[in-house]
Amino acid sequence: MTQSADTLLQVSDLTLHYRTRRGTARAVDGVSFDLRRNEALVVLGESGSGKSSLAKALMRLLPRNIERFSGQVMLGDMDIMQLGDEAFRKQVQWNRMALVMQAAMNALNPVVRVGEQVAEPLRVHRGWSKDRAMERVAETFRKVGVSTDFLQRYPFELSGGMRQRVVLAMALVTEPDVVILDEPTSALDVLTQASIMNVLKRIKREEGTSFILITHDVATSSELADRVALMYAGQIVEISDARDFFHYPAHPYSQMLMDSVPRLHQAEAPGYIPGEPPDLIDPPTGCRFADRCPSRFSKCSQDPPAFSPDERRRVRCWLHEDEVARGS
Ligand SMILES: Nc1ncnc2c1ncn2[C@@H]1O[C@H](COP(=O)(O)OP(=O)(O)OP(=O)(O)O)[C@@H](O)[C@H]1O
Repeated sequence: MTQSADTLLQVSDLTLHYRTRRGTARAVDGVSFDLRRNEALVVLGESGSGKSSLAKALMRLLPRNIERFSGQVMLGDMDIMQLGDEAFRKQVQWNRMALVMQAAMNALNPVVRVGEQVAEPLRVHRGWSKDRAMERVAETFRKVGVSTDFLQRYPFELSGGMRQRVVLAMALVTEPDVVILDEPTSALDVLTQASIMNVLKRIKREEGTSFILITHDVATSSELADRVALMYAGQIVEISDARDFFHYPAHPYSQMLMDSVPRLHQAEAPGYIPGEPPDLIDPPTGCRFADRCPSRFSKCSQDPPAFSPDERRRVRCWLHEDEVARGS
């Protein structure tokens, strides 16, 4: 993939394998993508496909049982994989890249006022005075739609939706280039989900922030996505412009996933994908989706590279090899 002027993040062959009692779990296995300025990239995938591990690898929030952690991650012109831990913490984590972890709103400290908690990255990582930090926090609260009256409240005094806005404020308060959101709305009711998605859309529009939104929910993803990367068994199997992905998915797995989404006014029952995703410990050689794929043929026993049928797509499927050869 070539780097264009508006590329903010370029990830190449990122790999994160865990050591487990049963063997090596290949949670992130050679993942490559780029993220442009002011873009929302949705990383879609079913449970266990490696989405959270990808977020943790990007943020270097790693557990102890790492077997392999490798690849290249260019943030602007800096390869952040080459930074030592201390330099990474100072220069990248929370400053240039921030993460809203899964279920973060339930992990707020119950005995510290929310304003103080949101100020923490500024106080700890930047050494800002309390007054200066609180001024920025108030400004960030306004951006995410939380009244500044709430600065002095404790988490238990806020609704779920407000707590989620607070954790969003915590990620945004340092004005990072990239915000990674891991299932930011899955614990919320649909109306609250919609209001959080509206906040994200506005911040993207007004602040120019780039987002990586991780979700298993196709409906949520279609709200914000400029592009979609679909993960399956630790790999990205398709990455496409959102409109193409939702209307003309290219990978057989993407097609089956889109067919499985229930639609209003649809006469026939939604499709389903038979079988189970493979075990990430010792996954099958060749295409990892082959066992469940109605279009599989002899070549699928070999690992497919990512083909680019056009400049807006990359598809890890042998069916697209000929399109590339024909230049279509
Ligand atoms: N610390 C760990 N040690 C060993 N295996 C792990 C560890 N963390 C995750 N895994 C395994 O890695 C695989 C990918 O997990 P991950 O949480 O990244 O997937 P996910 O797509 O985010 O799923 P979910 O949506 O359920 O969180 C799973 O098989 C999981 O069991």
